[in-house]
Amino acid sequence: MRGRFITFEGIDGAGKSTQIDVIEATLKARGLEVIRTREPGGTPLGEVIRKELLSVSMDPATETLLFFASRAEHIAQVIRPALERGAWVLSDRFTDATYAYQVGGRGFPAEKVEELERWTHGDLQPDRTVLFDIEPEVAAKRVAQARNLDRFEKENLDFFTRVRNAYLTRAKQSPDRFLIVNSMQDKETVSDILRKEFSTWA
Ligand SMILES: Nc1ncnc2c1ncn2[C@@H]1O[C@H](COP(=O)(O)OP(=O)(O)OP(=O)(O)O)[C@@H](O)[C@H]1O
Ligand SMILES: Cc1cn([C@H]2C[C@H](O)[C@@H](COP(=O)(O)O)O2)c(=O)[nH]c1=O
Repeated sequence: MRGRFITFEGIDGAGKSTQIDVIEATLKARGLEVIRTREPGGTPLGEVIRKELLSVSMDPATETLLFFASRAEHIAQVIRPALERGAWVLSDRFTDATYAYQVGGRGFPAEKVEELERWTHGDLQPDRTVLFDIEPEVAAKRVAQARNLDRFEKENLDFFTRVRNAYLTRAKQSPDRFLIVNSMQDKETVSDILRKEFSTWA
């Protein structure tokens, strides 16, 4: 039986990595094979592309193409083979991030992203997407306390407000796929919601 493809989205500092740990443990406790991966990255070539994307300033078209180059490799080398052998794939970000950051944040044309999506995905779409929703001011404080900022994390609050709104619009367009979690609640409250959801979701 084909595995399940679950993606995790939200603005920087929303708390995805913290909660993916919880979901991974919940699914493994069900006896499932779980693969944890991320975008950009997830393959040796994707990790090389990630390093450049997070540090080098570039044209929005170049940026979008590099995210899709990393994604094409990720789909071919990791996601499809894992799903075909029945594993569950947890990806920290996927194509919704391109709609949120490049289209919403940078103003890159949505039609061009749709074309790249058709080309690289084929029929592949996430089965479930958890959107960690948070006010940009709160997320920025969390990130600033936790680490040195990368190129995206240095963007201003207006940028992150556009990204957040673009995510919420995507979620409204696919309400069956998205689970929106209020990520301004404390960690344990968010973890409890997700444990409950993923202890039975199939
Ligand atoms: N619910 C929460 N309440 C308070 N702090 C939190 C919460 N969730 C996560 N944090 C803290 O906020 C910081 C960012 O969390 P995390 O790295 O999980 O976010 P992220 O969404 O994966 O970020 P990025 O997308 O930038 O990698 C960490 O220091 C984490 O401990
Ligand atoms: C997949 C994807 C990612 N981004 C941005 C979002 C984040 O700022 C970084 C990745 O860093 P993280 O700490 O692993 O979240 O990349 C993007 O702009 N577009 C995308 O498609």
